[in-house]
Amino acid sequence: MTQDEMKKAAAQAALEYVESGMVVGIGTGSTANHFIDLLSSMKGKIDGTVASSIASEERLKSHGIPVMDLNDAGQLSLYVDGADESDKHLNLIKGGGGALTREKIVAGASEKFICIADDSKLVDVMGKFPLPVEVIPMARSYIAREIVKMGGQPQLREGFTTDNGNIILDVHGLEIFEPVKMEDEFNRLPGVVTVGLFARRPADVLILGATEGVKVID
Ligand SMILES: O=C(CO)[C@H](O)[C@H](O)COP(=O)(O)O
Repeated sequence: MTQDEMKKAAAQAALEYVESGMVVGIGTGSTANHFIDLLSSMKGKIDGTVASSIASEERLKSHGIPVMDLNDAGQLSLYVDGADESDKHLNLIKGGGGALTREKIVAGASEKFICIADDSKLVDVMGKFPLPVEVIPMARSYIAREIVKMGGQPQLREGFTTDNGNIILDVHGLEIFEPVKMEDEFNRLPGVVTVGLFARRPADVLILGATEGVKVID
């Protein structure tokens, strides 16, 4: 099985959590794209979706799947999204696709967060994947200096602007032993919009595609 086939298998397994009449929060990235493609077979049964990025919104619409504004949707039953890394407690690093802020908002507004990934994303200690931080452009240098003081090596994601008009600093060299504490430390810095650590709102269920089949951790 290729990595992409494992992602698709995880996305297929997540479909089982979708029930009639639900409004479903939709993540961003290649695994979430598989989920969107598979969800099109159920588009008549769900009440709609809320997208976490412009790219996902466009893909949903291309399938004729209705997309709603989060402000009109109220609390969502379900959020389905990928991740860049997960530990065994389902704390996540997200934002490889740069959609971390809207992803964190939609995850926060959802009762259940199903994370879908291939099994290479499950790690003992997070941080090998550079931690994305969305930053207001005028705060770039200040935040970069603060990150160095915290022991990280920030790198500007060149040529990339988020859907919210901000920049991303990818932070290398971290070993994340206390994810909640680190999420709070980043959130305290004025100019940080969102850090891609999902520890205050981890996933509720992790579905991993693997060569030996699909594994579910909850
Ligand atoms: O956080 C994300 C986007 O901001 C994605 O969920 C994450 O980057 C995983 O992507 P993929 O499913 O392509 O491996």
